[in-house]
Amino acid sequence: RDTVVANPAYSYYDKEYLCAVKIGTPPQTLPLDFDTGSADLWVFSSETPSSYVSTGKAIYTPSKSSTAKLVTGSTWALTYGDGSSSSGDVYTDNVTIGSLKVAAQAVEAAQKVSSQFAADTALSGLLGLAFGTANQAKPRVKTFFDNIRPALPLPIFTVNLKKGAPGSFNFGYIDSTQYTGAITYTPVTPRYSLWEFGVSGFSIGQGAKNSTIIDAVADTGTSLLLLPISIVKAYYAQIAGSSYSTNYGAYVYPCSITPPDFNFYIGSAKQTVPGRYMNYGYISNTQCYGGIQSQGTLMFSLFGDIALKAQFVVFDASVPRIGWANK
Ligand SMILES: CNCc1nccn1C
Repeated sequence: RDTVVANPAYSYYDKEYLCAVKIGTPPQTLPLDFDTGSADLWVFSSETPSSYVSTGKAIYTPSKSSTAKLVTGSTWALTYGDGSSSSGDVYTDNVTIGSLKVAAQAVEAAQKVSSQFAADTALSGLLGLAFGTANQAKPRVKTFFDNIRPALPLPIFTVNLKKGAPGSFNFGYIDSTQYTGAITYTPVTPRYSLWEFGVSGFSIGQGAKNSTIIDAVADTGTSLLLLPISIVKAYYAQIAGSSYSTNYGAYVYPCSITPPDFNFYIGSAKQTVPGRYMNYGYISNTQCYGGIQSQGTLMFSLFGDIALKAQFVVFDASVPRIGWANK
């Protein structure tokens, strides 16, 4: 069991959360975006064209690791929901998170990255925590969690992200000091190999509960809370002066206003995302980018960091199930 600090990158608005991961011998430390919405551990590397590697970015150089082994013939290619992408070849090497070490973990080295990743000066790659069946390497490889799971006291990890401050990913145990009240569990349906669960309803601010089922995915690698357009419109209808900006393709609101809380229900348990968490950044002196946006044509809602940072979440592979607690 162990814990690892999750540092918010672009901390004003918590675009992503990065954790230090040690790869190779001697260890090369890279800040990776722990992503429950994907299942590949991929890194900027000595094989990534330097024009795509921002100054000072930590990369993985397999030739400097005495335990690195190329997996001959294996390749990988990823395209994420926002259109970003990366691809490359595969090594195995020692990977350590905190005190948890996997020898011969598959490390997917990037030979190509899209502009979004090249422009991200904070991260050196991703560590996927979705189910292994979502891995995109050919032949498929196991996630870090798949590999470490047998060594853990419990087949779980917990996520305690925070607004503008370091939080933590814990592996194998529940730290009861990280939440208040009860943890309410609900089953996960891994039909897309994702942490997909049902929300039994929602309410806005002090409003009444609307018992409409929301089909949701818990995704630490997505910054926002993406919901059905009908719910998004009902939410911004509560904020005077808010509007849909065609310029940004997003709902914006007057920064002078604190938006209403967004509450979602797990069974009958009310989980709250405080309105003060909804500011995803200033787009002018007066207008702010809303943390709640439309899921568009996605077949499920995405409970990204805007929602996750308000909660303590247990990702339990034993059933599988997911547990939520306020904090
Ligand atoms: C798939 N979950 C995270 C994500 N969405 C867009 C990009 N990334 C890394």
